[in-house]
Amino acid sequence: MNRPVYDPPRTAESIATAGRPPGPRAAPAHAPAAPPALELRGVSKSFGRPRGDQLVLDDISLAVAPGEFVCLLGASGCGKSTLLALAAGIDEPSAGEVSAVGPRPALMFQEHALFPWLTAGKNIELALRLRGVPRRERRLEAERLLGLVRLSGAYGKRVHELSGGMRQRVALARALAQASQVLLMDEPFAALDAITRDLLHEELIRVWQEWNQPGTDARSLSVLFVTHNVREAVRLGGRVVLLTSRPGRIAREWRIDLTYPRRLEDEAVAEKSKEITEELRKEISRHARS
Ligand SMILES: Nc1ncnc2c1ncn2[C@@H]1O[C@H](COP(=O)(O)OP(=O)(O)OP(=O)(O)O)[C@@H](O)[C@H]1O
Repeated sequence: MNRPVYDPPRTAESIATAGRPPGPRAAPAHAPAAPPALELRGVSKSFGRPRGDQLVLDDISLAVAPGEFVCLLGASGCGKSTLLALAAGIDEPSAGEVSAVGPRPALMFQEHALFPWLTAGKNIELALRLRGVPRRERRLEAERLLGLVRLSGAYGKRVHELSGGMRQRVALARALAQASQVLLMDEPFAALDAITRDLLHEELIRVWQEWNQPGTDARSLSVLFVTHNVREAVRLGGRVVLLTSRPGRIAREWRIDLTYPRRLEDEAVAEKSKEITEELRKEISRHARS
């Protein structure tokens, strides 16, 4: 099996082509590689009582470099959400270790999970409060984050007044309010219509690039994005990691050396997607035969 090893980008140039913006955090060629922002080492997870005999994830080793954008791809039920839950520290692995730099990773789901009785702004302020941001700074910071996701003016709007796409923007702003260095995203745009999803892909890449911008004080932001949509993975990721089905193991990974912004209909995106789809199909049919 093609076991992945941690292969961090080594130079500013290779970082740029690996799908992350170059910047002051890009290590010079002679410097040692930065430790991963998120790392899973030999992680396995079983469910089932009393013996835990349903092996869902088997010996996963995956490292996400600071500022890297990694997409995790696999058939339905292969353990993608389970892997995110372990990365988030919501659940414990049955074997192996998980580590992440900085505060606990932020999570964003398909469902926005905003509190409907609070306004957009107050939802974000709640995350700021939990982070210990003083009351007098919260409003300004919530408005700054709403501006970042292009929702200036939505501070006082309640959740039911927002469209699906706007809700996911607020959810993104709230995730960013946690100031985590790792953002875990579980099919965050799967419930949106194609045009809104396309727009939010653009916005997410813009926000991630701005966050990792050279010259800003902010710490790097790494993203681990779960999807079963190959094109979405190729459009967004600097690296795409494919999981096998039952149990989930890392089957293969690809570096996506395409510059941003990318479009779903780009020929290069289509080509890479075709190659990855073939591998995904093989995985699905292998699983169907077993
Ligand atoms: N808490 C749990 N208890 C028992 N089984 C679980 C639990 N969580 C997940 N599973 C099982 O683990 C397997 C993987 O589920 P998971 O949701 O991680 O897959 P997935 O790849 O994210 O699927 P999808 O793409 O459909 O969302 C499934 O068989 C599921 O039933």
